[in-house]
Amino acid sequence: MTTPAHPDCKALARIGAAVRERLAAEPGIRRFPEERAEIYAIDGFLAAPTCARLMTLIDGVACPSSLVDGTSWPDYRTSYSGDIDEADECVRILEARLSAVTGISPMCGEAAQGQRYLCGQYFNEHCDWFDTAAGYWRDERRCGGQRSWTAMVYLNTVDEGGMTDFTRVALSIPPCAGTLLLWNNALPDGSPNPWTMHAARPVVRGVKYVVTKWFRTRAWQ
Ligand SMILES: O=C(O)CCC(=O)C(=O)O
Ligand SMILES: [Fe+2]
Repeated sequence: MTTPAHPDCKALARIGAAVRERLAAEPGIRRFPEERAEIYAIDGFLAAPTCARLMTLIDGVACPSSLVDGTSWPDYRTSYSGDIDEADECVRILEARLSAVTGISPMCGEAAQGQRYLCGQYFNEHCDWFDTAAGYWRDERRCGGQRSWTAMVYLNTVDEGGMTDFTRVALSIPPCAGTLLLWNNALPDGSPNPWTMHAARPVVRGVKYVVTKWFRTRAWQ
């Protein structure tokens, strides 16, 4: 039996098509003018009090961020992050709204991860999909499989710096309080989309808070 080149790619193609169709009908959504990657934003997705509450939750759990492959490569991702309390009312509202917008079952979402960047902190260029040739894939495959869409909300506006740069397509997005950024990590055929490589640029002035939800192909457990 041969192993497929991209595990989960058929399911990811289906998910991509379903979410694409749903977003096309979403009022107030904008797609960035880039054919090679499906990247969208909704401004004012979260109101100021919800953002404030989420930032407080992040301050309560933030520890030095790790990398998905478990390596400690200390200069690669210098922010602080942590999973925020899923029982909190604001987190529940966030998760329900993300699933309503994308149509992806809340069961497929990983725990919402809060992230805080102080002045000078950043996250170097990376992709959000899993390397299915890496050792960690064995576990990730069992607990939901490949990541499909990423949803990230900026909780505050940064005085200077802290942009999310899609490095291969020269798209630079400044953090703006309450804005949801949403992108498909896969191409329409379900294989990883290299044009979604991205980085969080260093904060130059101020602090940056985001909350991220990565959706999996199947239920996350
Ligand atoms: O903070 C950002 O702008 C991007 C964060 C990110 O890419 C991640 O956490 O995977
Ligand atoms: Fe990322």
